[in-house]
This record gives sequence, structure tokens and C-alpha cells, in this order.
Amino acid sequence: MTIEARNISFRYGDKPVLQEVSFALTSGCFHALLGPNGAGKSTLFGLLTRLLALQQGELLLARQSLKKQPSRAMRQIGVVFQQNALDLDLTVRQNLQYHAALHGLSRKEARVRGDRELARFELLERANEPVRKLNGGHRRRVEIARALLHEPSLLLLDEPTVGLDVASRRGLNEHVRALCDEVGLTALWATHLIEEVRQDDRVLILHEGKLLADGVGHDICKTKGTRDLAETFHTLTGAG
Ligand SMILES: Nc1ncnc2c1ncn2[C@@H]1O[C@H](COP(=O)(O)OP(=O)(O)OP(=O)(O)O)[C@@H](O)[C@H]1O
Repeated sequence: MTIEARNISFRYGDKPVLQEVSFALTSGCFHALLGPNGAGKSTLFGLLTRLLALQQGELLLARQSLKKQPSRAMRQIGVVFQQNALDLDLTVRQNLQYHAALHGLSRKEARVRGDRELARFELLERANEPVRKLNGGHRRRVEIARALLHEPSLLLLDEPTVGLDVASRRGLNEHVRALCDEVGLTALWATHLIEEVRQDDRVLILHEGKLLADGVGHDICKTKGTRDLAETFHTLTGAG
């Protein structure tokens, strides 16, 4: 599943937040959307998920306009937002079942898919525990499992590791990479943390609403004459 952004610009009132942003994601690959705080990452996610209305430019999902075929397109997208959105008093499985019902899945189908995703994230044995008992990293895994229930081909993750310790961050990042390799998922992982990005990742660097680099990490560094992505990120944005 490919997603393509063509000349996306967006303003909050008079304030330009995204300026002529264009890119195309490669099907079945992990992509890092790297940008410091305020770069415009969440705004871009808002547009991709249609929480925000497109002001200028075009978004295409599998060559279909997101504007013209919204429901068809949205069925292909799974989202993990920055803020945790689980019901802490419901069990892990109840959280998944509730979400599955919103997508029109039968109880049986929801159970089968939910258990499959929980097993993938090594959480099946916690299925009957209230989410409140899980640590932050495990809660995030449940959120990703939930976002995959309707079998989207594109997964958007907006700074999913915020508030997690280093080990949980690394684990979550590796899980999503494995999903891309194993089931051919396309992932867009937004972060301001350079340590979550690898040199051979496809990387999009966003700063003050502009896409400053787009390509495989190594190639970007070659073009910019930098040693590694950390140096590139620092040179381009002052962050890192
Ligand atoms: N509802 C809003 N009204 C006005 N300005 C906003 C609004 N939401 C975000 N902004 C501004 O738009 C810019 C981009 O914000 P956005 O949240 O998209 O960036 P981000 O890269 O996701 O950063 P962060 O990691 O801090 O969330 C920032 O300057 C922010 O202050």
C-alpha cells in the first residue's frame, strides 16, 4: 500500500505549519518521520487521518484520493496517536473487542484477530487483566495490536514511545519493524529521537513545516556530507 502526499500546505490561522510537503511511502517498509518538537508531525498525521481538513495539496492512498474515497481509504489505515487512548478499567481483550466492534467485526472474528495480535506482541497471557495493571510499554503494544485489528496495510504511529523507558522504546520500535518484514505492513513512525532511526531506514526529516530530506539514511548523509543521521539531523534542525 502506497501513500503519497503532493504539495501539502497547512495553516493554523495565519501560521503556516506545513509548507509544500511532498513524499511517497514505499509499500511494506518502515519509514521514520523525524522532526523536532513543533516540526508539524502531528499536523501531518491529522491530515493523513482526516482529523484535519486538507487545505492545500493532495493525499493519495493506493492511488485513490483520500478526499474522494475517504471511507475506503480509512479502512486501510491503522493509527496509534501520541496520547494513550485505552480504557484503563477494561481488560486488554475488552479494549480490543470494543474497537473491533467499531469496525464491524463479529465477536468471534474480533477474538481470533485480537488473540493473534496479542500473541504477536507477547501479551496473550495478559489478555484478561485490566490495562491499568500493564506498564507503559505494554499499554503501547496493546494500542498497536488494537490498531491492527481491522488489518490495515498502513500503520501511522505518532511518537508512540513518549514517556517510555529506553528498553521499552527499543522493544516497541523493533516490534513495528518486524511487522513490516513479516506481514508487509507499511509504517510511518514519527519521532524526535534520533536513536529510534537507523542509517538504512527510509527517513523523512521535517523541520518548521518543511521536508528537508527524504531518502535512505546513508544516501541522505552522503548528499549532505555528514557522518551519520545524528549529525545530519543536528545540522539541518539544530536538534539532537
Ligand atoms: N490547534 C493548534 N492551533 C494553533 N497552532 C497549533 C495547533 N496545533 C499545533 N500548532 C502549532 O503547529 C506547529 C506544529 O505542531 P505539531 O504538533 O504538528 O508538531 P509536532 O512535530 O507534532 O511537535 P510535537 O512533537 O511537539 O507534537 C507548532 O508550532 C504548534 O505550536
